[in-house]
Amino acid sequence: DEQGTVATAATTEDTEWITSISVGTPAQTLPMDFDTGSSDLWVMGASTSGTSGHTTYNANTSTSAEAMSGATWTISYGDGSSSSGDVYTDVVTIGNLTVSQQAVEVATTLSSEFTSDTALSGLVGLAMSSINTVKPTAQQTWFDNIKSNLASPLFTADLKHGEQGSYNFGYIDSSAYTGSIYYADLVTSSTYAGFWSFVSNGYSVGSNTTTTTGSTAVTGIADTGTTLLMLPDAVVAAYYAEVSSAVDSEQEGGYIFSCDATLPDFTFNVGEGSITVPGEYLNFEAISTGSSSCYGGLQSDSGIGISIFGDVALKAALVVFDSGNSRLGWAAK
Ligand SMILES: O[C@H]1CN[C@@H](c2nc(-c3ccc(C(F)(F)F)cc3)no2)C1
Repeated sequence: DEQGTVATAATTEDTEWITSISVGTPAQTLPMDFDTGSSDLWVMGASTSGTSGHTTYNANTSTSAEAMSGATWTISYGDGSSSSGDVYTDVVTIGNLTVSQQAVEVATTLSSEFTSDTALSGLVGLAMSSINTVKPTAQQTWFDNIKSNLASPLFTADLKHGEQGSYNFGYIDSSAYTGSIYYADLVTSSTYAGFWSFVSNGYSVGSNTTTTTGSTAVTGIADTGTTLLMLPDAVVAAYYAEVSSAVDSEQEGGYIFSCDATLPDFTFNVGEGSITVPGEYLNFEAISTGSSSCYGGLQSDSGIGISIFGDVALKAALVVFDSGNSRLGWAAK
């Protein structure tokens, strides 16, 4: 039974936690964005246009690379970015854990968001293999391939506010959290199948008593690749009702408020317990450099179709992605 830890470095504005992986023989080290909201492991190819300034993967110099003939992939993300290309299998090591024949999707087309983000070479998808985009045959995620070698078929994400976080595979680090881990079963209905999805049946703003959402319970996904916390309008309006300077700005595309506002904490229920996101995490950033108006870390999910517990919420907890028991665990830290 193996287990592994990989350190992940946070960008300055908590928008991405980049983690290096090794691909090929000899190893090619690539800085990657771990995304629990998608299921494709893809890398920028050495001969792909728009990759200047990026570290890229060259299948031709890897003695263990094998082309997967006829296989192609194409993916788009919540922010409208996209990539597509062809597929190889190669050795992929994350931490000290190696999958010998991992589907490595090589991008031959990249949208501008990716060509301009020179911090990363691709994504490691950690959602369910059922939503992998490779055709004609969907491929397994790295986690699904390594799972049987792990002491426990789970991984944890420990993202932090403005500092390095970590992903652990195969075990839960008992020193990484306080109190209990609260679990919620994965939601398997069609909209949510394929994601790390759960139901939260209540929330509270600041020290207010909990609003049990009852029939309007929030069903959302734990998505390390989404920066903000995206929840239903009613919840978001209730939160910003407690922030006197807050307005829902058409121009900025969401709630903004005075940067010197003291923001209330936001607490959401998980199973028998709850997680509190400190108010400080809910001030995302100034709407532009030097502005005294700041953009909220909590925004409406209208237009997305599902609620998303992104990094703003995830960094308030140790999150357990428990494949073996089809559940998601959240613990304070
Ligand atoms: O689709 C949902 C699945 N998880 C969310 C996600 N989004 C990205 C992403 C990363 C980097 C970039 C870029 F580098 F800026 F282009 C863009 C999007 N990674 O996970 C959204």
